[in-house]
Amino acid sequence: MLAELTANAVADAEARRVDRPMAEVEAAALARPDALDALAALAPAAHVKVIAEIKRSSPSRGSLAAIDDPAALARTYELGGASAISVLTEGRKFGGSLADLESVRAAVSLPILRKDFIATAYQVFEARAAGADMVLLIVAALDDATLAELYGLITELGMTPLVETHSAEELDRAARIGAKLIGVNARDLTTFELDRDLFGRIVDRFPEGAIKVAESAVLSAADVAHYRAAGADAVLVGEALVTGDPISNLSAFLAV
Ligand SMILES: O=P(O)(O)OC[C@@H](O)[C@@H](O)c1c[nH]c2ccccc12
Repeated sequence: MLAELTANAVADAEARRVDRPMAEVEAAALARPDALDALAALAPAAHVKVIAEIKRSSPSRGSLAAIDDPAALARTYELGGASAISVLTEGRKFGGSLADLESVRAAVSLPILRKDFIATAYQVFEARAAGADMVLLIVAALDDATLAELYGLITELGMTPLVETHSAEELDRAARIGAKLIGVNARDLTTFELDRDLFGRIVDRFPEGAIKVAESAVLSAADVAHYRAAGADAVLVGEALVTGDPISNLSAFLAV
Protein backbone atom coordinates (compact mmCIF):
# COMPACT_ATOMS: atom_id res chain seq x y z
CA MET A 1 0.00 0.00 0.00
CA LEU A 2 2.68 2.52 0.98
CA ALA A 3 4.81 1.55 -2.02
CA GLU A 4 1.81 1.99 -4.29
CA LEU A 5 0.85 5.37 -2.80
CA THR A 6 4.44 6.54 -3.26
CA ALA A 7 4.75 5.21 -6.82
CA ASN A 8 1.49 6.92 -7.77
CA ALA A 9 2.51 10.22 -6.16
CA VAL A 10 5.79 10.14 -8.05
CA ALA A 11 3.99 9.29 -11.30
CA ASP A 12 1.60 12.23 -10.77
CA ALA A 13 4.56 14.55 -10.15
CA GLU A 14 6.28 13.29 -13.30
CA ALA A 15 3.07 14.07 -15.24
CA ARG A 16 3.04 17.63 -13.87
CA ARG A 17 6.69 17.95 -14.81
CA VAL A 18 5.82 17.64 -18.51
CA ASP A 19 4.06 21.02 -18.34
CA ARG A 20 6.28 22.49 -15.67
CA PRO A 21 9.90 21.42 -16.04
CA MET A 22 12.31 21.27 -13.13
CA ALA A 23 14.02 24.57 -14.01
CA GLU A 24 10.70 26.39 -13.77
CA VAL A 25 9.73 24.85 -10.42
CA GLU A 26 13.21 25.45 -9.09
CA ALA A 27 13.04 29.13 -10.05
CA ALA A 28 9.60 29.45 -8.44
CA ALA A 29 10.91 27.76 -5.27
CA LEU A 30 13.88 30.13 -5.05
CA ALA A 31 11.65 33.17 -5.68
CA ARG A 32 9.51 32.47 -2.62
CA PRO A 33 10.09 34.46 0.57
CA ASP A 34 12.14 32.45 3.10
CA ALA A 35 10.42 29.47 4.68
CA LEU A 36 9.08 29.96 8.21
CA ASP A 37 10.95 28.44 11.13
CA ALA A 38 8.97 25.29 11.94
CA LEU A 39 11.41 24.14 14.62
CA ALA A 40 10.77 27.35 16.54
CA ALA A 41 7.01 27.08 16.07
CA LEU A 42 6.94 23.49 17.31
CA ALA A 43 9.59 23.76 20.04
CA PRO A 44 8.73 22.00 23.31
CA ALA A 45 6.62 24.21 25.53
CA ALA A 46 4.51 24.11 28.68
CA HIS A 47 1.53 23.15 26.52
CA VAL A 48 1.16 20.62 23.74
CA LYS A 49 1.40 22.02 20.19
CA VAL A 50 -1.07 21.06 17.50
CA ILE A 51 -0.29 20.55 13.82
CA ALA A 52 -3.76 20.85 12.31
CA GLU A 53 -4.35 18.94 9.09
CA ILE A 54 -6.43 19.66 6.00
CA LYS A 55 -7.51 16.29 4.59
CA ARG A 56 -10.61 15.46 2.55
CA SER A 57 -10.37 11.70 2.55
CA SER A 58 -7.99 8.85 3.19
CA PRO A 59 -7.62 5.28 2.01
CA SER A 60 -8.25 3.96 5.52
CA ARG A 61 -11.15 6.24 6.51
CA GLY A 62 -12.77 7.03 3.15
CA SER A 63 -14.42 10.38 2.61
CA LEU A 64 -14.09 12.73 5.61
CA ALA A 65 -15.10 16.27 4.57
CA ALA A 66 -15.63 18.25 1.35
CA ILE A 67 -13.48 21.27 2.42
CA ASP A 68 -14.51 23.60 -0.40
CA ASP A 69 -12.37 26.39 1.04
CA PRO A 70 -9.10 25.08 2.51
CA ALA A 71 -7.87 28.65 3.12
CA ALA A 72 -10.88 29.37 5.34
CA LEU A 73 -10.31 26.17 7.30
CA ALA A 74 -6.63 27.07 7.71
CA ARG A 75 -7.59 30.50 9.07
CA THR A 76 -9.91 28.79 11.53
CA TYR A 77 -7.06 26.53 12.63
CA GLU A 78 -4.81 29.55 13.10
CA LEU A 79 -7.46 31.37 15.13
CA GLY A 80 -8.02 28.23 17.17
CA GLY A 81 -4.38 28.15 18.27
CA ALA A 82 -2.73 25.60 15.98
CA SER A 83 1.07 25.96 15.78
CA ALA A 84 1.37 24.66 12.22
CA ILE A 85 -0.82 23.42 9.40
CA SER A 86 -0.51 20.19 7.46
CA VAL A 87 -1.95 20.13 3.95
CA LEU A 88 -2.45 16.77 2.26
CA THR A 89 -1.48 17.40 -1.34
CA GLU A 90 -1.91 13.80 -2.55
CA GLY A 91 -4.76 13.77 -5.05
CA ARG A 92 -5.85 10.19 -5.71
CA LYS A 93 -6.66 8.88 -2.22
CA PHE A 94 -6.60 12.01 -0.05
CA GLY A 95 -8.31 14.46 -2.41
CA GLY A 96 -5.68 17.15 -2.01
CA SER A 97 -3.54 19.28 -4.33
CA LEU A 98 -0.69 21.75 -4.42
CA ALA A 99 -3.29 24.41 -5.18
CA ASP A 100 -4.74 23.73 -1.72
CA LEU A 101 -1.33 24.39 -0.22
CA GLU A 102 -0.88 27.60 -2.19
CA SER A 103 -4.23 28.96 -1.09
CA VAL A 104 -3.47 28.05 2.53
CA ARG A 105 -0.08 29.79 2.23
CA ALA A 106 -1.79 32.98 1.16
CA ALA A 107 -4.23 32.80 4.08
CA VAL A 108 -2.11 32.12 7.18
CA SER A 109 1.24 32.99 8.71
CA LEU A 110 1.81 29.62 10.38
CA PRO A 111 4.37 27.12 9.08
CA ILE A 112 2.82 24.72 6.55
CA LEU A 113 3.68 21.07 6.00
CA ARG A 114 3.42 19.48 2.58
CA LYS A 115 1.95 16.10 3.50
CA ASP A 116 2.44 13.73 0.59
CA PHE A 117 4.40 10.70 -0.51
CA ILE A 118 7.65 12.45 -1.33
CA ALA A 119 10.39 10.48 -3.04
CA THR A 120 11.95 12.85 -5.60
CA ALA A 121 13.73 16.20 -5.64
CA TYR A 122 11.08 17.53 -8.02
CA GLN A 123 8.37 17.07 -5.35
CA VAL A 124 10.53 18.93 -2.83
CA PHE A 125 10.94 21.91 -5.19
CA GLU A 126 7.20 21.82 -5.83
CA ALA A 127 6.59 22.03 -2.09
CA ARG A 128 8.74 25.16 -1.70
CA ALA A 129 7.31 26.70 -4.88
CA ALA A 130 3.81 26.30 -3.39
CA GLY A 131 4.93 27.96 -0.16
CA ALA A 132 5.57 24.98 2.11
CA ASP A 133 7.83 25.38 5.15
CA MET A 134 8.00 21.67 6.03
CA VAL A 135 8.05 18.50 3.94
CA LEU A 136 7.07 15.04 5.14
CA LEU A 137 9.59 12.24 4.63
CA ILE A 138 8.23 8.77 5.39
CA VAL A 139 11.16 6.58 6.43
CA ALA A 140 9.37 3.34 5.47
CA ALA A 141 8.98 4.57 1.89
CA LEU A 142 12.63 5.56 1.30
CA ASP A 143 16.02 3.86 1.25
CA ASP A 144 18.76 5.45 3.37
CA ALA A 145 20.47 7.18 0.45
CA THR A 146 17.24 8.78 -0.84
CA LEU A 147 16.18 9.71 2.68
CA ALA A 148 19.50 11.49 3.30
CA GLU A 149 19.47 13.17 -0.11
CA LEU A 150 15.92 14.52 0.22
CA TYR A 151 16.57 15.56 3.83
CA GLY A 152 19.56 17.57 2.63
CA LEU A 153 17.65 19.23 -0.18
CA ILE A 154 14.72 20.20 2.08
CA THR A 155 17.07 21.84 4.60
CA GLU A 156 19.10 23.51 1.85
CA LEU A 157 15.89 25.16 0.67
CA GLY A 158 15.36 26.47 4.21
CA MET A 159 12.53 24.09 5.00
CA THR A 160 12.23 21.59 7.83
CA PRO A 161 11.77 17.88 7.15
CA LEU A 162 9.20 16.11 9.33
CA VAL A 163 10.61 12.59 9.38
CA GLU A 164 7.87 10.04 9.93
CA THR A 165 8.54 6.70 11.60
CA HIS A 166 6.57 3.67 12.69
CA SER A 167 9.09 1.54 14.62
CA ALA A 168 12.19 1.78 16.81
CA GLU A 169 14.33 0.83 13.80
CA GLU A 170 12.85 3.66 11.73
CA LEU A 171 13.42 6.10 14.61
CA ASP A 172 17.07 5.05 14.59
CA ARG A 173 17.23 5.72 10.84
CA ALA A 174 15.72 9.17 11.41
CA ALA A 175 18.28 9.83 14.15
CA ARG A 176 21.14 8.79 11.87
CA ILE A 177 20.35 11.48 9.31
CA GLY A 178 20.20 14.08 12.08
CA ALA A 179 16.42 14.63 12.03
CA LYS A 180 15.32 17.38 14.42
CA LEU A 181 11.57 16.99 13.91
CA ILE A 182 10.42 13.40 14.08
CA GLY A 183 6.93 11.94 14.01
CA VAL A 184 5.68 8.56 15.12
CA ASN A 185 2.63 7.62 13.09
CA ALA A 186 0.20 5.43 15.03
CA ARG A 187 -1.10 4.20 11.70
CA ASP A 188 0.93 1.59 9.86
CA LEU A 189 0.86 2.82 6.27
CA THR A 190 1.46 -0.68 4.93
CA THR A 191 -1.55 -2.28 6.69
CA PHE A 192 -3.48 0.84 7.93
CA GLU A 193 -3.63 -0.71 11.40
CA LEU A 194 -3.66 1.69 14.35
CA ASP A 195 -1.45 1.46 17.42
CA ARG A 196 -1.87 4.41 19.77
CA ASP A 197 0.67 2.95 22.21
CA LEU A 198 3.52 2.76 19.71
CA PHE A 199 4.61 6.34 20.47
CA GLY A 200 5.02 5.60 24.19
CA ARG A 201 6.85 2.33 23.53
CA ILE A 202 9.57 3.89 21.38
CA VAL A 203 9.74 7.45 22.72
CA ASP A 204 13.04 6.67 24.49
CA ARG A 205 14.72 6.17 21.12
CA PHE A 206 14.20 9.80 20.04
CA PRO A 207 17.58 11.49 19.59
CA GLU A 208 18.50 14.14 22.16
CA GLY A 209 16.90 17.48 21.39
CA ALA A 210 14.58 16.29 18.61
CA ILE A 211 10.99 17.54 18.65
CA LYS A 212 8.60 14.63 19.28
CA VAL A 213 5.41 14.53 17.22
CA ALA A 214 2.65 11.97 17.75
CA GLU A 215 0.69 11.46 14.54
CA SER A 216 -2.78 10.03 13.90
CA ALA A 217 -5.71 8.72 15.91
CA VAL A 218 -6.30 11.82 18.04
CA LEU A 219 -10.07 11.96 18.33
CA SER A 220 -10.46 13.43 21.80
CA ALA A 221 -8.66 15.43 24.46
CA ALA A 222 -8.05 12.10 26.23
CA ASP A 223 -6.03 10.93 23.22
CA VAL A 224 -3.97 14.13 23.35
CA ALA A 225 -3.43 13.60 27.09
CA HIS A 226 -2.32 10.02 26.38
CA TYR A 227 0.35 11.20 23.90
CA ARG A 228 1.35 14.15 26.08
CA ALA A 229 1.85 11.89 29.10
CA ALA A 230 4.06 9.68 26.93
CA GLY A 231 6.23 12.71 26.06
CA ALA A 232 4.82 14.22 22.86
CA ASP A 233 5.76 17.86 22.20
CA ALA A 234 3.17 18.08 19.42
CA VAL A 235 0.29 16.11 17.96
CA LEU A 236 -0.70 15.97 14.31
CA VAL A 237 -4.49 15.88 14.00
CA GLY A 238 -6.58 15.43 10.88
CA GLU A 239 -9.88 13.58 11.10
CA ALA A 240 -11.06 15.08 14.42
CA LEU A 241 -10.59 18.62 13.08
CA VAL A 242 -12.10 18.16 9.62
CA THR A 243 -15.12 16.19 10.80
CA GLY A 244 -15.79 17.93 14.14
CA ASP A 245 -15.92 21.57 15.23
CA PRO A 246 -12.30 22.71 14.78
CA ILE A 247 -12.41 25.60 17.24
CA SER A 248 -13.89 23.68 20.15
CA ASN A 249 -11.74 20.63 19.45
CA LEU A 250 -8.57 22.72 19.25
CA SER A 251 -9.36 24.51 22.49
CA ALA A 252 -10.00 21.17 24.21
CA PHE A 253 -6.76 19.72 22.84
CA LEU A 254 -4.72 22.80 23.81
CA ALA A 255 -6.12 22.72 27.35
CA VAL A 256 -4.53 19.29 27.97
O1 LIG B 1 -6.66 11.89 10.65
P1 LIG B 1 -5.78 11.54 11.80
O2 LIG B 1 -5.99 10.13 12.32
O3 LIG B 1 -5.83 12.58 12.88
O4 LIG B 1 -4.26 11.51 11.25
C1 LIG B 1 -3.60 12.67 10.79
C2 LIG B 1 -2.25 12.30 10.17
O5 LIG B 1 -1.42 11.77 11.18
C3 LIG B 1 -2.41 11.30 9.03
O6 LIG B 1 -3.18 11.94 8.06
C4 LIG B 1 -1.08 10.85 8.44
C5 LIG B 1 0.06 10.58 9.12
N1 LIG B 1 1.04 10.24 8.29
C6 LIG B 1 0.58 10.28 7.02
C7 LIG B 1 1.23 10.06 5.80
C8 LIG B 1 0.52 10.23 4.65
C9 LIG B 1 -0.83 10.58 4.67
C10 LIG B 1 -1.49 10.81 5.89
C11 LIG B 1 -0.77 10.67 7.07
